[in-house]
Amino acid sequence: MSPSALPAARDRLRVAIQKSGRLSEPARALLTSCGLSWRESRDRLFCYGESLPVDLLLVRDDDIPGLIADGVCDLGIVGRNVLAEQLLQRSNGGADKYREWRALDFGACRLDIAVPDGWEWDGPAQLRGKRIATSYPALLGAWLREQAIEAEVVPLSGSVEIAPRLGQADAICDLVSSGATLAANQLKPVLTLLKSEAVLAGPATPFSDVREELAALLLRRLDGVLRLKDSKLLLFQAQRHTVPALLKLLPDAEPPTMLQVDGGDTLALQALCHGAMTWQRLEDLKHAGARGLMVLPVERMLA
Ligand SMILES: Nc1ncnc2c1ncn2[C@@H]1O[C@H](COP(=O)(O)OP(=O)(O)OP(=O)(O)O)[C@@H](O)[C@H]1O
Ligand SMILES: O=P(O)(O)OC[C@H]1O[C@H](OP(=O)(O)OP(=O)(O)O)[C@H](O)[C@@H]1O
Ligand SMILES: [Mg+2]
Repeated sequence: MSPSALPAARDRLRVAIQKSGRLSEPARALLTSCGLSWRESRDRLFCYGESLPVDLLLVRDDDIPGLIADGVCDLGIVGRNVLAEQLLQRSNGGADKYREWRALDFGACRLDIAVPDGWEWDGPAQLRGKRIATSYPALLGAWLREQAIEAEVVPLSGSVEIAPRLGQADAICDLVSSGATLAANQLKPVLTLLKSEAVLAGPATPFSDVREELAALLLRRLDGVLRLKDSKLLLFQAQRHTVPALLKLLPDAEPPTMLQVDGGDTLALQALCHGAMTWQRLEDLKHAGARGLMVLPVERMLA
């Protein structure tokens, strides 16, 4: 590689997120909960990082993998569906330039094959010789090859679900979340090619400057935030002999801290629980001997 082809060293990290769409608000909120703030510039394309040297680039989601591949930005928040499709489109035998760094637990959807309601589905072989409309031609093409099914891929950039009704295709391969769009078009999902959610994408190789430390800091904070999602601190007291049964009711809890109360048989327990702490669970714990149950929100955690 000639020196001029090396990505320029930078002392700030650039993170691309969707400008407007399904992922833009949750992506911003997630980065904010990692302690990032920017000089506000909602309508423009660039937000200057104030609390840390981490800037935001607001773009179309489809552009994010390419911006990372070209070194224009360092990290990006994008659907796994977009990342995987473009990884396949870009792969030409060489090493991938970017990869998924973290799954972010929002923007869940599936890339499904769907067929007309009237079809009696009896397996993938039924797609042989059929026309399948999709905005994910690389993912669909790779799956068809894997299955050794010859079918025609009809690439469309949107409104894929209407293609069978218009006679453009026999089946489709598109994103599904509630399934309402499929139902409205008399289609039914029969296969899932990819389970998707928003992901943090970053380069496949480490940065060679201060961005490496900035990215590591961001990842540590992100992991702390993701780990605490839905987590609560549970406080209660219990008699020592009831503790094993109580812990069985808390399979999602970290090993609890236990303190003896008044030198007697009563223990005060505190446990970080990662699942939802519903009223039903509290009632079950009470029934098993827990007293003075309290559920507290956890804002930050640094392991
Ligand atoms: N029901 C859904 N349909 C489509 N995408 C969904 C759904 N639920 C979650 N997503 C995720 O949200 C991402 C962004 O969806 P959106 O519809 O905002 O994209 P877009 O129209 O391509 O936006 P842009 O204008 O940035 O190109 C998808 O790539 C996918 O990962
Ligand atoms: O299973 P559902 O909850 O119905 O969601 C699935 C639909 O949502 C997306 O379209 P979107 O609404 O983003 O429209 P567009 O892709 O045509 O912009 C996707 O392309 C599907 O059409
Ligand atoms: Mg898009």
